[in-house]
Amino acid sequence: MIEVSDLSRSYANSRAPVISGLSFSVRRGEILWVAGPSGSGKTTLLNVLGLLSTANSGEYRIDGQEMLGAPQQVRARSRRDVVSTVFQRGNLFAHLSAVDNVLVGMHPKERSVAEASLAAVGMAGRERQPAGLMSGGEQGRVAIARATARRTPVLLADEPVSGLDDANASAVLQLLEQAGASGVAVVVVSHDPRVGPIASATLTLPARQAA
Ligand SMILES: Nc1ncnc2c1ncn2[C@@H]1O[C@H](COP(=O)(O)OP(=O)(O)OP(=O)(O)O)[C@@H](O)[C@H]1O
Repeated sequence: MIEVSDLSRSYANSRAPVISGLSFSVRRGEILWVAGPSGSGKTTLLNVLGLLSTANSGEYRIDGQEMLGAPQQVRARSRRDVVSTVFQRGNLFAHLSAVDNVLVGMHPKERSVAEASLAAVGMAGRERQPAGLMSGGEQGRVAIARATARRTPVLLADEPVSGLDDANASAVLQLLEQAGASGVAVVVVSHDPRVGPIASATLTLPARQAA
């Protein structure tokens, strides 16, 4: 589903690339754990995979289609239909209800889809509660419901268990595992070793050399 070949990304203010010569692939049903120390480029890679930024060189194909040089409208369509991201710390709107958070970026008519997605993460009955009044683990579940509601074939997660206790982390990891089992290609970026047991493969980014 995802094929990355010789990918490099540098920022304008630094000569040394943040990620350099990366190659890997993730099939449907697989969970790739991207590990590495702080500053090694995990979020940078996730932003490229999520089509939020691009790379300087290399190839990135989703389902056979090259993305790096693709026209803006192709990237925008894939961002909407193909790739979903669970952002670090959930990125929920605190004042919006759980269901309205899930509906961000969806058609309001899809409310029943959003509710089903919340039920699937164990949040049935909590749809109307503002996200800001939920625990970290509950917010993590709503974030996963939001990312999985559109049923995209690629799911990316940025530090989904950071700051969660073991019980909540294991609930969130189980949901990611279920997404994988349903045939989604999952990439989890995390420095947290608790991700290890659900991963089908691990990519460890090297510590960055001083620029
Ligand atoms: N927009 C940017 N402009 C310039 N440099 C950036 C930008 N974003 C990240 N960097 C630099 O790229 C390097 C990698 O950052 P990145 O956030 O990808 O690492 P990370 O592995 O996700 O780190 P952490 O685990 O601490 O979140 C860092 O040195 C950072 O300062």
